[in-house]
This record gives sequence, C-alpha cells and structure tokens, in this order.
Amino acid sequence: MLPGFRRDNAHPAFPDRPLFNDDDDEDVSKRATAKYAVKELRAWGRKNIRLSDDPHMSAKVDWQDLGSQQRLVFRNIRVGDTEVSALLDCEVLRLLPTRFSPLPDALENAIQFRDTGNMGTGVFATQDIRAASVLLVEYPVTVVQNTFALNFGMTRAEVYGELVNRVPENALPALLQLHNAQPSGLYSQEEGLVRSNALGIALPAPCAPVPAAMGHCAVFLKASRINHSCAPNAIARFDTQSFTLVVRALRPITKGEELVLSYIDLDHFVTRAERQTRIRDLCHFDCLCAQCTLPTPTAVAESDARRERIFSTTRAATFVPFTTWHQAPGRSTNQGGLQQVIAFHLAAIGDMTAEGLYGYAYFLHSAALAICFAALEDVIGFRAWMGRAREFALCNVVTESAAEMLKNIVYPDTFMWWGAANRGASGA
Ligand SMILES: C[S@@+](CC[C@H](N)C(=O)[O-])C[C@H]1O[C@@H](n2cnc3c(N)ncnc32)[C@H](O)[C@@H]1O
Repeated sequence: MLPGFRRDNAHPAFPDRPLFNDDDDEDVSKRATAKYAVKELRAWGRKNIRLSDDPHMSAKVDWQDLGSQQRLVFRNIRVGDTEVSALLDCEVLRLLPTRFSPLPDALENAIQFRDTGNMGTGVFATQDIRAASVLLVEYPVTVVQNTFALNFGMTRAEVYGELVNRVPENALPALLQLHNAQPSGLYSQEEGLVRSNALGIALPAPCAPVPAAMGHCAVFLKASRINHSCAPNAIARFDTQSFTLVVRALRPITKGEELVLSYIDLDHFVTRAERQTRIRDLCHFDCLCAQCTLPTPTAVAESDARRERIFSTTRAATFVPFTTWHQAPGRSTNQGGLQQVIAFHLAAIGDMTAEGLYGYAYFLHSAALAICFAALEDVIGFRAWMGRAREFALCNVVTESAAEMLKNIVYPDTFMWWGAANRGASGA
C-alpha cells in the first residue's frame, strides 16, 4: 500500500540472545568480579590476549548446529576522529564502507543528562522537540557480534575484557563510569558494563545462517544513559554509512521531558506482567516507567486490555478493513462503510495514544487512515495522517518511502488511492 516501506524495527534495544549459553563457556561459580583500574586492564589484556588483528590468525567459530562457519576478529575501527573497539565477523567488516559518511545532523543542545531521582542518570529534553527530529548522533565505544560465545575459544569474560582493553584511552574513564546493573559476583566488571549498556544495532550480515545469529550490540557513552519506558518517546537506529547511532523523537517531546527508549520488543511483551518479567530477565531491574507504575489494579487491567487490543488488531492485518470495503460491490455509494473503517482505525489510534505507543502499529493505522481520507479526497485528513506515517518512516530511516510520502503530501492527487471512493468499480 505504501510502496517501498518495509518494517525495519526488528531490533529491540536490548537484543535477544537466544544463542548465548551462559553455562557452556565457563563455570558460573568461578566468575570473578574484576575491578580493574585502567592500567591493570591494559596489562591484563597484554598478558592474556593472544589473538591477532590478522583475520587469518583469528579464532574460527563453528556453527555446529547451524552447519556454517564464522570467522571473528578483534578490530579497532577508525571512524571520524575516534576508534571503535570491535569483535566482528570478517565478512561484516568487509561490508562496512571503506569511507564512512559525515555525521548526520542533530538538533544542537537539545538534551541534557541529569539524575532522575529513581532510575539513576537520565537524558532530558532542553527544548520542545518535533516528532522525527534527530536528538543525538553518536559513535559506539565498542561493538560486539552477539554469538561470539559459541566455541570461540575464549571465555566471555576474556572477550569483554579484551573489548574494553581496546577502547581508546580518552573514552575509557567514561565507559567505566557507566551504570552496571548486573548481579554482583556473576560477571566481570567489563561484561557487566557491556551487558547493562548495550543497545542492539543492525549491521549488514552476509553470511548469517539464521538472522538471529548475526545480531550485534554496541555501547555508547551518551545513548546508553537513556532509560527504558514501555511508552517510549524516542527510537534509536544504527546508520552503517556513518557508523553512528541516531536517536530520533517518535512523537513531539516537551521541554523538560525525559527521553526514553524501549529496551524490549513491545509487540511481543504486551501486558504489564509480561513486560516486567522480560525486563527483569533481560536487564535485571524492575521497570518503574509510568505504564508499569499505574496507581490501581483497575488502571493496570485497562492498560493491559488496550495493549492486547492494539497488538491483536494490528496483527490481524491493518489494511484488511479498507481492502474489504474497496472490493465490495457498489463502494461508490457505500461511504458509510468507509466511515466505519475510519472509526476502527481512530479507535486503535486512541488506544495507542492512551498507552503512549507510537511505533510500528501506530504507523500502520496512520497509513491506513491516510488511505481512507485519500479515497474520500479529504486533503486535510490525508495530509495529517500521511504526515504521521512519514514521521515514523523518517524515524526508521526508510528514506525512499519518506520522500515518496512527502511528494504525496504536497500533491495529494498523485497518491494511488486518491478519489477511490468516488470512482467506479474499474477504478484503482
Ligand atoms: C542503560 S542504563 C540507563 C542509564 C542509567 N539510568 C544510568 O544511570 O546510567 C540502564 C539502567 O538504568 C536503570 N533504568 C533504566 N530504565 C529504567 C526503568 N524503566 N525503571 C527502572 N530503572 C531503569 C536501571 O538501573 C538499568 O539497569
């Protein structure tokens, strides 16, 4: 319906790690909490790490169950005026641009870091911000391929130690000060830091035996300070061309409001209980966001019911009501039918607004409403909803679709469904 648009938000902030097996690479009871000073870290790395930068000498990973092989290598990737410490598949490295593009533009001084009172440090808007504005653009400090633990020949503590060891001197103190949320004694300091602050990023992955096998995560000095909410107002996407994370506003944000991302896939963890369990398992904290701290059991039940409705109606194909109306005989005289389709989508938008959910489902319903208003040749309605859909496309860096949508907004009658309610059965 909207040519060229693909869903590109399949990377929850904290990636699932289905291929990690916490127990096969080291004895949990023997894991030490290493509290390295910078110098000690470097000395430890020199003594313990023998892998070379040469890809041919690096460890191989056998995908025993998946029938494939992977060759991982530690690399410091030079980008802009900094270096990113990385453990990546050689093929992924090969696909990175030889020259990275300049940093995307961000709003100047739009954010500040301060104490939240109950969630440690957080990031706050210093001005009113429009939807889809770029709030933060940042290089990672370290990037790691999620599946390195499979037969890599180093313990995970060693791998994280080496990654941290390779972080440039000027970034290391700030990295070591990031929040460490891991249960004490379970992981080394470096592993705790990466696990607590890593965001899922999308990198090109040519040889993935299964898509999940090629997930990557990265730690950022600023973006990793953004707290989680089950009603996120911001979204982060990795831009491979500039090797930066780009954080955008999912909706208008007011001055003083905290910027929040979702660390989990909200389409799959719907009710408060499901979300809380997921966050506890994955991130080791109890979520204190507004949606998880509603004051009464009735409010929680209502919120759960709204979310169930949102995700079940979206899963049941958002565009079906319009298509059904459109394919029915005599549609040009059945504008009441189209009004019912509009009412269906507006009800879903109402639920999403109440829940603070402005993600993919909101995009789908906005796009469906744009189509309905186009069919009725209602310029104001069409532009408003196509504008919302376009904001989501911009947030997800679906640039071609966003450009096409802008063309439609400026010239509504170029949109394929324009006037469909008034055309005869042979119309579009
Ligand atoms: C990636 S860090 C975010 C920045 C962090 N607040 C800091 O001080 O650096 C994740 C940690 O922030 C806190 N946090 C983030 N979102 C939270 C939420 N919704 N409820 C409670 N704590 C949260 C938890 O301690 C979590 O381990």
